Amino acid sequence: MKIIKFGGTSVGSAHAVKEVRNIIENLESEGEKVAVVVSAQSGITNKLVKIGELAAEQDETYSQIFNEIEAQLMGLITDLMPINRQSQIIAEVKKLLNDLEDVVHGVFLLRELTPRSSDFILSFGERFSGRIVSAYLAVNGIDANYTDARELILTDSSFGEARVRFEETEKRITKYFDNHQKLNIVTGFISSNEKGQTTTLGRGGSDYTAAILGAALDVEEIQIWTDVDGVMTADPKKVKRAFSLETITYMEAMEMTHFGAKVIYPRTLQPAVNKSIPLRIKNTFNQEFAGTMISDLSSKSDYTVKGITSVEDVVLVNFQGSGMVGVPGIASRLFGSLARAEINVILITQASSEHSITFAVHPKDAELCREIVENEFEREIETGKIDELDIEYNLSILACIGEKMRETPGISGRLFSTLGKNGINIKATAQGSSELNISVVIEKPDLSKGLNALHGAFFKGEVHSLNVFMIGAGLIGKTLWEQIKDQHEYFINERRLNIKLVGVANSRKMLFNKDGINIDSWFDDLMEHGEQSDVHVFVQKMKDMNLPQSVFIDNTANKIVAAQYKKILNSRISVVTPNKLANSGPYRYYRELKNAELKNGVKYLYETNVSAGLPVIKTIESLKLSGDRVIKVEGVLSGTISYLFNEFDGSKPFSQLVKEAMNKGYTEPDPREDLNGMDVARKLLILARESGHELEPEDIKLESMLPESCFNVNSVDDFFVELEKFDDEMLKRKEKADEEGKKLRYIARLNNGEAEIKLITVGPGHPLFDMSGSDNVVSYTSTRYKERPMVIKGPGAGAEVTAGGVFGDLLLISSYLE
Ligand SMILES: NC(=O)c1ccc[n+]([C@@H]2O[C@H](COP(=O)([O-])OP(=O)(O)OC[C@H]3O[C@@H](n4cnc5c(N)ncnc54)[C@H](O)[C@@H]3O)[C@@H](O)[C@H]2O)c1
Ligand SMILES: N[C@@H](CCO)C(=O)O
Ligand code: NA
Repeated sequence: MKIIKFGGTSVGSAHAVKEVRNIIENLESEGEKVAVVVSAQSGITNKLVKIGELAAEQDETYSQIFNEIEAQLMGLITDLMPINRQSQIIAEVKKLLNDLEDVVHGVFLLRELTPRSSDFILSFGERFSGRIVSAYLAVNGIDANYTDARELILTDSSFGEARVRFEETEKRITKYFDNHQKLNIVTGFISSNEKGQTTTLGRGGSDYTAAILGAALDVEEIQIWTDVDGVMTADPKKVKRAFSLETITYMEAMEMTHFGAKVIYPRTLQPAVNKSIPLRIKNTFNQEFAGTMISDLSSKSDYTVKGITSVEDVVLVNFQGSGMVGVPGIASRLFGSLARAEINVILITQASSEHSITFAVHPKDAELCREIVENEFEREIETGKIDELDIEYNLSILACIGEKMRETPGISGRLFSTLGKNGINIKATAQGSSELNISVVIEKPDLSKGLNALHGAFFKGEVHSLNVFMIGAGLIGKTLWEQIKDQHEYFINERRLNIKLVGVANSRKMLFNKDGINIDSWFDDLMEHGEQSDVHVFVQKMKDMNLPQSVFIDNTANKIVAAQYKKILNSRISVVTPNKLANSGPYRYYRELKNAELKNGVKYLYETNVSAGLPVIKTIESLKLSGDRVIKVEGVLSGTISYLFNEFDGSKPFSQLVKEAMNKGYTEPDPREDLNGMDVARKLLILARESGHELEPEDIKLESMLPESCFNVNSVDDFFVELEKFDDEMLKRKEKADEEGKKLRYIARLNNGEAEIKLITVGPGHPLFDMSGSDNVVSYTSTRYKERPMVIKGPGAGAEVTAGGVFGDLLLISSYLE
């Protein structure tokens, strides 16, 4: 036999009641014997509560609510039953309504609502429901027997939340079911005391009824039919990726419900737990869903952490003082006084130094708590042995729940590192010795971020998101998203990673969407729907959105954007950038960014600052880490200038090649930055700093390839006018080099901390002689690579190789955050 219990929404509409019938019919057709427990129609119990309260205040508006109940029930009956079959059930319900009206009228006259009359008033909800469901089943060929649970469940007289007298109750139930072999439709929630007066079972009472019946009849399963897909890994309103669990143990279910998952009430499980009867949570409105099975078995293949739950509002109370160390009885006095004041303590921790006890309570109890404790320890506070209470507000609790955590090492490590990498500060932690629950107290604004980050960390099979913010939507920005788009499906399927664009800006517009901007149409969406762009607003918005696994990409060549990195890193958001300006300004800012990276546990990656995607920065990093030291750096660091000399054969003027380089996407947004040597100077400065030299921009000795006149102009167009005047001179230089069998190279060199950039000629056999396209060459001489340097060579500019490098940095961050 199975007990099937239907909640308020499952009997709340004609559509729902029809589903109930299908469910019963399906089970019976499979040969199952069932008994049904019903709750009151959704909304009815609240209205009954209201009626009682109003009547007790002699407020006549109670009759309006009475009429609403009548209308709701009559509406349900007419929707449900054929006209010619309605009269009997309408008569039954009207009779109940009359009885209800009599009691309420009594309350009105007496101006008093006793717990006993309150229970009696509430009992009508389940009685209406049981009558209507039985009548509907009867007209649809299911011969059902309406059972008033007051005949079965016997309690004491604690009205409102009566205690069950189990022995007598069980006898009653077994006897009743022996004598009533038909399908029994039992009213949930209600019971009676030894005088036959109506009592109720408290919150979650109908589940309790089901569990009591199940235990007495020793059924094989109890099904709780509700309107959600069972027990989920987290609250789906807070964690989009939450999903339904197939199985969960009783202990886990109790712990989860304790922390706010409202599918079931822990107390109600007890009779089922005692007899090891499995419970299954099913969805009336999604019958395909197999349900969450709650039992004492946890399957081998199951998750270690079953759920991530939270308590949204708590305050943390810190009770401390030098006078408590080694003094017994302090904790007992503290918690004793709180218990007497009925203050519920949600979490407690005490460090082994015994210098302080920290505990969490509900914010509504904070002030009372202060009063009680300061009163209890008045003497100790006066003499300075105990400090005044320190209460911290606006906090939340995050908890990971799972029985298997006990046997699995590293769970708390992952919990703490996940929160740490997402910049979430932990105020207090508590782990029950059962190791069923690890709880941490964090600041409330971080709650959603923390829930999502932990969910991603513990449910690995689930797709997790990398939330990308990007300023700069030009050549590199667009190419990057073309590349991400091409790999998107692969990442989702193979790496369970969803790279989302959650904020984007160019110099005109900016657009945000925490669920992700469409990656096919993001640029058009930005231009069509974006608001006016503002770098400072953008940075603040990123901070306010406070998303887990966030990365900021700067694809501009802009100084103001570069100046924001420190603030961004301090907001615990990682930064990826091809923009060189932050690392090539004052040394102090470069250092500050490195410090901010370390301090905040985030990443600051800029491989594409030098030689686009070529691994020149990574290489210095790994040489240093392994104990090597870079002594000398030499190379060609400008893709643009490299292209100019590689392509310059005299057939086209030099200035025309500069335009070609621009069109090929090799130059800076302003090509003068390449030709005046500044771009190379910045790169050399960055390589010098990475190798350990504290150089400033003015320490770079820069020999320009072109005369000053080219740069004393106001626009790129004027620059080209001046540049053309220099075409002949460039040709002459080239021909002279040709005569000597040599090639022109604009080289950058760092030697013994001295940095210089100049135009030279090199002959065959020189490492910089053989080059083509936008090639860069970087050679490192180090204590280990002393005889022959390590050389890195390849395309050092261009949209694909640069965007690819940015993408690579982004993925490094993603695996770091995992
Ligand atoms: N092209 C390459 O081969 C290469 C190689 C390595 C590094 N880089 C670097 O990549 C970066 C981007 O280069 P690009 O070729 O894509 O440039 P681009 O001119 O095509 O794009 C720049 C983008 O930045 C935006 N922008 C500029 N100032 C802004 C501001 N204040 N606020 C918001 N948006 C702003 C522009 O609107 C544009 O969308 C530069 O820093 C460049 O040095 C480029
Ligand atoms: N404009 C740069 C792009 C790479 O930073 C170059 O030509 O090398
Ligand atoms: Na690089």
